[in-house]
Amino acid sequence: MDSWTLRSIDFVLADEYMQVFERERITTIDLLTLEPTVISERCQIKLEEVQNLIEQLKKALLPQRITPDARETHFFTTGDTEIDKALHGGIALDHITEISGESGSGKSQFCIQLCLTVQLPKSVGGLDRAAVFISTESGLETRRLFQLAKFLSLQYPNDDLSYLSRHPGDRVYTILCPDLESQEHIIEYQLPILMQRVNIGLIVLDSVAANYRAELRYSRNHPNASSLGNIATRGNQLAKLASNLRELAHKHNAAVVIANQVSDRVSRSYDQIGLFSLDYQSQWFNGWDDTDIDPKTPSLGLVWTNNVTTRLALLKRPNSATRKSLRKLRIVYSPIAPTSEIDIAITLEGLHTVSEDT
Ligand SMILES: Nc1ncnc2c1ncn2[C@@H]1O[C@H](COP(=O)(O)OP(=O)(O)OP(=O)(O)O)[C@@H](O)[C@H]1O
Repeated sequence: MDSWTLRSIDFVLADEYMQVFERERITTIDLLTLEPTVISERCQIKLEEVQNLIEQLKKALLPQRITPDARETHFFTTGDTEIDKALHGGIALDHITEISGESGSGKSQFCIQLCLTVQLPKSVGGLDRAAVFISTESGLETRRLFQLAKFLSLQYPNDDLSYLSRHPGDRVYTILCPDLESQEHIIEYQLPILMQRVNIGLIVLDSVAANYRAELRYSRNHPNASSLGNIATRGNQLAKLASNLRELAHKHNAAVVIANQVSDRVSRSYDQIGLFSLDYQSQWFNGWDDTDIDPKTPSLGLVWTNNVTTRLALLKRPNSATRKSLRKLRIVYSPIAPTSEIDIAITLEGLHTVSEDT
């Protein structure tokens, strides 16, 4: 019996079985692939016991599947009832929620607002927990944090939220990651320690694409080797980043909200690219389709898309030259909320819904 495999999955095998399996050279793979009757005969162990053991081993080896279930998911408010309703309750805990949108669409504004709403008391939909704001470009806009806190506390006149308007930053931990190396180190080693010590309900990463874009550039000298190698390296790094964040979110029942930049989407005729091409199919998970006037595509591609639980898109409204604050918030995909679109605005008071005819 290869005890190394068992140790690595934390499976304790009784000594009497271990000795027999070692003597008969039965490995973990044998247990999983041979007929139980063969093992029973060879080791002189009752068939029932062998079957029982195989079942336990399979259970220990199979990855635990975490399927989001709306009934078991907990949320905290975004600060706007209509947005909460569209999201089936607000920002989901134990999920990775991505907010994609072009520059100036309001991703950071949304993230700052969530750093405050997570601190609200449970009676008004908050979690009464802290937030960590990891930025890869400019740091957290503290002036805006104070401004939004003031308006947020006025929204709940029956609750005494004066502490929030006076000290909104006390429970927001800010970390700046200017390059990929520091980002990986912080998320893998420092963030888990912080989360053990402080009751963090929200991890914000603003924005995810910046460091990957800067780090893995296309090389003119070796275009093919470099670009293929880069794609593979980036895929691995993104999967690792998402896995680390997912693990933290699950362990601490916290929400992860990630801002993602977008690039222009080149529209091509579907007669040429075909209905089964990624270009065509990606309309359903990117957030922009060809009916949009200025279609975009979120950065970091399919590997990243597969790691995001809920994708939201913030769209600047093309006809809003007079009202620059107007946006559309699109729920692109989510396991718990249907696809939808709501009219919102970003004003001095923050991000909130507006009526359609505004
Ligand atoms: N104090 C404020 N009052 C009203 N609107 C504001 C205020 N501060 C920011 N905004 C709005 O938010 C927009 C900027 O949003 P934000 O910085 O979140 O964009 P972003 O999507 O994060 O962009 P980038 O990708 O460049 O970081 C501004 O264009 C403005 O419309």
